[in-house]
Formats: sequence, structure tokens, C-alpha cells
Amino acid sequence: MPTDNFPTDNFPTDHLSSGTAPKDVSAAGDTSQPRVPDPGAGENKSMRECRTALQLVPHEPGAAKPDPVVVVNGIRRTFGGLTAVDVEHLEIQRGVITALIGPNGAGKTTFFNLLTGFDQPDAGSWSFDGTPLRGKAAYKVARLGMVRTFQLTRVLSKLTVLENMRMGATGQRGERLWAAALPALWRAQERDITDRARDLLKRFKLDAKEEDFAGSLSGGQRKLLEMARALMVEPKLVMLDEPMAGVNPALKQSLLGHVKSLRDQGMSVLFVEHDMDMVREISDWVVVMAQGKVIAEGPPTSIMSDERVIDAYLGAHHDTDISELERVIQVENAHDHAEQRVDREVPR
Ligand SMILES: Nc1ncnc2c1ncn2[C@@H]1O[C@H](COP(=O)(O)OP(=O)(O)OP(=O)(O)O)[C@@H](O)[C@H]1O
Repeated sequence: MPTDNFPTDNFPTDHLSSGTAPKDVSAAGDTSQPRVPDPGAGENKSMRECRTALQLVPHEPGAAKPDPVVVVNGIRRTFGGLTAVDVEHLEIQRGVITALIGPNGAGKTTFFNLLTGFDQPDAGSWSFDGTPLRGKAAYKVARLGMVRTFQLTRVLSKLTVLENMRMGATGQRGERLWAAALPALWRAQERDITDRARDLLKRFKLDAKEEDFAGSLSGGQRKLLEMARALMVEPKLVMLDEPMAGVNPALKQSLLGHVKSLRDQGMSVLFVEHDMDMVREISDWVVVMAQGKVIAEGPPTSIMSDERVIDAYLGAHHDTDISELERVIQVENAHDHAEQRVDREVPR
């Protein structure tokens, strides 16, 4: 893990007083060395610096970040007459946990789908670690180190837990033709994949279930499995779509710990969540979307009391306080959970 490549000195400060974000941020593309996760290392100085540097960032939509891992420009997606996503400019800081929140239908999942190649925009461009991603297929995006999980987990029910993990290694060396043509190399690769899968299963306390069918896991365990599987490709950015939805309180703490540990290992995390406890507890930065646009950005405490945010959740009820905002979000959340329970009843 490099500790000396954090470009705080190069952080453009000329926009700080004006509160406007530079539209063409070359720092976005310029990127530092790829960071290789160092499991078990704990938080180091560079990670603390990533978070500390956020204190200089203005609390404005589109604000430039000191060391962005993702930079989005003018991304738009319409469905018929509906504009689901219309993000002018957004930067996601490297090495921190960023929450993406917003009322139902704000465009969060569509935005995730666009960034990760699961959907194509009508307009716009975005880069990951300096690589332009527009037009790249989802599997190529994952190979570059940007992986995601889904709101409704996509574990393969009829495969075992271990097989699901091995599937997560898609795109690694063993799948390439030249490697497959050399059996010894291929076997070594297979062994590596299995070893890594088992290590991760142990970390996520799913090792006792490696031979069980994924379909037999609880909703929360599936979330854990999906997160563990995403780590098979040793990502730099992990994107989690509602990691807490459908998770019981006992597993919730464990999931929170896992998300924090991703950051401690040097990964960047971007997650969509309605659970405000989670947002408050683990996020370093919060981005708020409403009606497809980014309407606010900032640290959790300032976001929770931001009138634009309260308005977005509550419409015209200007005088509603933060506890009311949280209540509304919890009601939405409960609604989502109910939908997910119904969904889980449907055989996969
Ligand atoms: N494939 C699609 N076809 C038509 N409309 C869509 C499609 N996908 C999303 N939408 C619409 O785009 C808007 C944004 O949806 P999206 O699921 O991205 O919101 P969200 O913020 O993730 O909501 P939630 O918090 O409820 O998951 C919604 O109005 C939704 O109905």
C-alpha cells in the first residue's frame, strides 16, 4: 500500500471559496498507482489522509475531490419520457466510504447500473482510476477492479457456496485460453482461486457452509456471500446496492464491520442505502440524489440536516426536522424489506 502518493498537495483549491466544482478535472484521470489491498493491515496513515482530505471539500454537488477514483461527467439516462439519471459532475474519493442516498426512484440503482456497464447512458462519460468506461462491458469493468453487488442478491442458488465464490473469479488468469492450454498453470490457477475463496469464506464466517447450496442461505448470508464473491477479483472499488436490505439485526453489525474493513484494506466503497443508521455509522461522505440529479454532498452529519435533502425526502414539508426525515426513510426501508421478503418467496 503506497503511503506517499496521496496528492493532497495537488488538490485544486481554487474552487473552494466559490463552491463550484471544476468541470474538467484532470486530476481525475491522473491517477496514482493501483492500490493493492493488504488484508489485515488495518487502517494506515494514507487511509486516514484520504478521509482527512475530505474536510477540505466544499459541501456542494459536484465538488472536486483530492484523489477521485471515479469521475462522472454529464451522464444521462432516460426511459421514454422519464429522466432517471442526469448527473452533471460527480467525483468519488478514493480510499473512503461514500454513501449514495435518495428517495425511492431517485435514480441510484440506474446510476450504479450505468457506472458498472449493466446499462448504457444516452449521454455522458465517466472514468474509473483514469480509464474511460463508456461502452465497456460489465465484465471488463469488473476486471478493471470496479465490482458491485445487487439490491436483490444474484447468488446462484443451485451452486454451492464455494462454487459461487469460484464463479466470482471470472476474468482471472485461469479463464484465458493460453492458460487453459497449459494444464499445470491452469491447475495452479485453480488452486489459487479455491484458496482465495476459502480465505474469504472464513473471513465472512461462511466457511462452514462451503458445500451448502447458496439457495439454502438466509437473506443476510446471501448478502455476505455476494460481498465475499465480489472480493474474488481483488477490487479497488466495491459498490454495494442496499447491503442492509433484508438483513436481520444480528448480521447487520457483522456486515457493517465487513464494509469498514474493506476501507481499512485500502479499497474504496460506494454504497446505496436507505438505512440511515448505517449511513451515519460508516460513511465518510454522503451523496444525495433526487429525480436523477445529485442535489447535495457532504459528511453525514451535515447532510442529515441539509434542507435540500429533507425537502427531497419530504416534498413540501419544510418545517420537518431530522428525526422526521429518518422516520420517512425508515418507512421506505420497511416497504423495501417487505418487497424483498415477497421476492425471496419466489423460487430462483
Ligand atoms: N428499465 C426501466 N424502465 C423504465 N423505467 C425505469 C427502468 N429502470 C428504472 N426506471 C425508472 O427510473 C427511475 C429511477 O429508478 P431507480 O431504480 O434507479 O431508483 P432508485 O433511486 O434506485 O430507487 P429505490 O431506492 O427505490 O431502489 C424510477 O422512476 C424508475 O421507475
